[in-house]
Amino acid sequence: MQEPPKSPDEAQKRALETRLRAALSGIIDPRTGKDVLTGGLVTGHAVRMTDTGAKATITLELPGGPGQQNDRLSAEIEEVVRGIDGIADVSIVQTSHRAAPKSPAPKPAGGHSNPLGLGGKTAEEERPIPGVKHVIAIASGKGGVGKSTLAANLAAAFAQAGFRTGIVDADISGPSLPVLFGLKGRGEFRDGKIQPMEAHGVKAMSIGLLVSEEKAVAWRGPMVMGAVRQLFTDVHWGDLDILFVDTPPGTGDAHLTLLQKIPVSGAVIISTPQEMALADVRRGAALFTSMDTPVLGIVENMAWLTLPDGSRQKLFGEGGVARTAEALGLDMLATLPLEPAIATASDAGRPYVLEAPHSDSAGVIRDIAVQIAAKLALVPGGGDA
Ligand SMILES: Nc1ncnc2c1ncn2[C@@H]1O[C@H](COP(=O)(O)OP(=O)(O)OP(=O)(O)O)[C@@H](O)[C@H]1O
Repeated sequence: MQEPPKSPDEAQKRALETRLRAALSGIIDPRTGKDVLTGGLVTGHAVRMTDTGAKATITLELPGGPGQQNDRLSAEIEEVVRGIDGIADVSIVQTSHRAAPKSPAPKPAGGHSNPLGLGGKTAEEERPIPGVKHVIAIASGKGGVGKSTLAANLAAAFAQAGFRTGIVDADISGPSLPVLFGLKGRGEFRDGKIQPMEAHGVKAMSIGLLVSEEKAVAWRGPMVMGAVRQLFTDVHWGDLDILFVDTPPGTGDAHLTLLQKIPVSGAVIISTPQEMALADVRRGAALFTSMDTPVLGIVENMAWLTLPDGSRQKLFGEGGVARTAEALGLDMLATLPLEPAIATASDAGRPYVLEAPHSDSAGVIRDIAVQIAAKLALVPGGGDA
């Protein structure tokens, strides 16, 4: 059962969320005859109370990407939400890259707020992660562009530099931290809390260590949101300077939960230079901006492959990430090459910054870490600059 609201703002927010859901469930996708909530086109929805009024953010996953029918539906959703009494502003964020769930979601065993079946408190009961100074989301619009690799390497670089560091793998549909960090076994539960594992001086927890992939893949909406929240609130993180979050690709429920329930200090977006990936960078940046989360910068990955003769082959085009960063007014933090040794180190459970600390790429990753620490005014050893 839901707890009583703690303030008039909270009560108004809940009332608006109920109105928002009701409005969305009245919008029918003519292709399926289902409403946009039941049909899964709306992958996330949230209401935030701001100084200028209530703001609704809706994430949509429209089949087949841009097209007349999708544009019409998106415009209709925006218009309907804009018309809700009490909503002052609306942001619509579209994505088209999330894989469809393989089977219908099972009924949650312990209620949506506790899909991991833990005894911990709910997020609303207290500050979500006491002791953690900064949560940094590593995000990408498109899958397979190196988000998890960057998150793991940045975490290792921060720990190596003397920061108390953690990493959460919140990619419900394809957790990769267990492999990247060489984590074995399952999460250990003590007093209703999960103990994080530790590797390379980093506290680590992955949804992949708590539930089977088949189970997690079948989850939708509220189950995903509950599980993501629990990775923060029900894990015994202790005192940390920085906690990296490897987010799922795209812009869906997991991102909205993260941004709504957890105090995220900033996001780093990673992309390859491909046009397709860049379109998703713009959507990702739009989502973070709409939720008032600063984007600390963009990292370009797999920019070139060094050939045996020393020349550089630009596999996915050139300059696109820098142009996108400039157009969005965001900092370009670094460019990394496609380097087979990075993949080999990852597969062996060793972040490349530790495996080949003197390589150019390790230097580039450490430099990204320095830039992030500077932006957060963090200094090693628990102090602030
Ligand atoms: N700079 C790089 N050079 C070589 N291989 C890389 C590089 N960056 C990432 N890879 C490899 O590319 C693959 C995808 O990387 P990764 O899993 O980090 O991407 P992702 O964006 O997190 O993907 P997902 O969407 O599945 O979460 C992995 O096999 C990884 O080892």
